[in-house]
Amino acid sequence: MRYAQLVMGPAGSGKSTYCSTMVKHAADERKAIDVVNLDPAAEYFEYQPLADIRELIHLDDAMEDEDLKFGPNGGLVFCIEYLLENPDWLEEQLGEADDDYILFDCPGQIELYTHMTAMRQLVDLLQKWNFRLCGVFLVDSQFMVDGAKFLSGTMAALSVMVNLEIPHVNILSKMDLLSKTARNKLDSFLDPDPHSLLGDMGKSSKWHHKYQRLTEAIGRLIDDYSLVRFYPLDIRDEENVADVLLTIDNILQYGEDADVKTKDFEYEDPEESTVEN
Ligand SMILES: Nc1nc2c(ncn2[C@@H]2O[C@H](COP(=O)(O)OP(=O)(O)OP(=O)(O)O)[C@@H](O)[C@H]2O)c(=O)[nH]1
Ligand SMILES: [Mg+2]
Repeated sequence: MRYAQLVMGPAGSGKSTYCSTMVKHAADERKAIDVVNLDPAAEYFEYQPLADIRELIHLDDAMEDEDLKFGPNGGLVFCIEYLLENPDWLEEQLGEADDDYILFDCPGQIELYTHMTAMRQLVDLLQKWNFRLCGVFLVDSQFMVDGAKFLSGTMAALSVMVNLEIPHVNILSKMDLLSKTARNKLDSFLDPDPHSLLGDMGKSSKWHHKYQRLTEAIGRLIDDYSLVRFYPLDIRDEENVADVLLTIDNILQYGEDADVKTKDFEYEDPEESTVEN
């Protein structure tokens, strides 16, 4: 068995930063987590990827091609489809070591997860290769501090969950950027009563007038069935980072029946391993 998080979320929601944060945190505990970059347009990230889709195909390849002539969005979808048509490349890059733990840093194009089949196909492939998966959906907490936005973010998360059908965790990223007032308001949506967001939907808004009962019904549905839950994440807070990782590890049952990987670190530092020997 191998373990993986599919790290998803809208553009700029903090996916790549999340990946490097988790890698660093795990390394501090002498655990090995690797990242695979699946964003063909990525320009910058802090981690050293185990594999990088840009070595197979770059967004520019799709956009500059005389026949394809894609724009950035269509080009990105093309790249992901190209990856899926060449699964041997990814399979080889991933190797076949047991108990590996890999984060897939996905592109920030939300329709890839909400209604297109590409991510679903990737899920099937990874499962075939013996990966146990958890979807991790990041939403920038700054876009969740009013009722309407919270509802909209929640529906996006729900849509991903329904489309991928894998265990799933939603994360509110960039909590360090929220003011105290904004943070309190967000807390009131999260716990214990998501209904408070309905009170925040702006009684005077047009939407509220027309669709008040719909909004209430959606709010109740989400609440009654505990459909969508968000975990706030402040990456400066080690304990918070540890909690989020532990939550996901539990979902993956990582550490229970896995031989937690530490040996890569011993190879990395020959001096230390001679000391140990
Ligand atoms: N303050 C703060 N900034 C963050 C955090 N996470 C990400 N950022 C910043 O937000 C911007 C986008 O972060 P990325 O990690 O590149 O986001 P992404 O989701 O990978 O973006 P795309 O790959 O372009 O979709 C960068 O400027 C980051 O430095 C965070 O937790 N706190
Ligand atoms: Mg990124």
